[in-house]
Amino acid sequence: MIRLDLQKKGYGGVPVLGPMQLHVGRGEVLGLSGASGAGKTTLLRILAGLDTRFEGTLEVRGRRAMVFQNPTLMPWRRVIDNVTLPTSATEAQARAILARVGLEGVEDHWPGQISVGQARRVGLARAFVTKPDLLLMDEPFASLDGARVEDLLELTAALIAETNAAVVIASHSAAELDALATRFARVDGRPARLLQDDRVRAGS
Ligand SMILES: Nc1ncnc2c1ncn2[C@@H]1O[C@H](COP(=O)(O)OP(=O)(O)OP(=O)(O)O)[C@@H](O)[C@H]1O
Repeated sequence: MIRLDLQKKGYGGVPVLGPMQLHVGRGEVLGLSGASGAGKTTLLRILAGLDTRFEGTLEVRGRRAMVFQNPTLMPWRRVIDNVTLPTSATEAQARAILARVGLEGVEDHWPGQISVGQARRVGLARAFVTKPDLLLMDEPFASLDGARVEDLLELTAALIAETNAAVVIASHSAAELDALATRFARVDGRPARLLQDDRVRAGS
């Protein structure tokens, strides 16, 4: 569960996010849309606890994990260590989640030896290995081609269903948000507000 009551967030005195409230409970997936530069990453970093320089209050129950726009793997560590080291997961847990995301056999590769799509899968493995209660995902499928996005969407939906976490996912793609989110909001304006979006999940 996460609850944010944000009054103000800016950089160097320039306001970026205005007053906004947000609550996400277990099993809910909030899909965040918004123009480039609207403030989605800024909001996710606040929710993840990576940026505490804002006016307002943040209440979090449970363990948080974040999937970044760029998986930022440590190039001097093998794939398996990129999962265990930042998360303190055991090697067995890391091997199990890497197999789950389709990376059996590449555990001992170096990040420079794997594809962009595989690096994205490592990013997912690193986030899901700790079975987070709260998951923040920032454009997790950016710079992948259509078929790879389809595969990863399916995998991500399955992983989310298994954890029953509270999830916030930002994406420019309405199709990605439709595939994953149970409710929608838009980051809009300057300073940005959070507008509830009444779209219902495709097929519901
Ligand atoms: N560290 C920073 N210092 C100064 N300004 C910043 C910083 N990070 C972001 N900004 C500014 O804050 C605004 C919101 O940026 P943010 O990255 O949150 O937007 P976004 O919605 O995630 O964009 P995109 O969809 O392109 O990733 C932008 O105007 C950006 O230039």
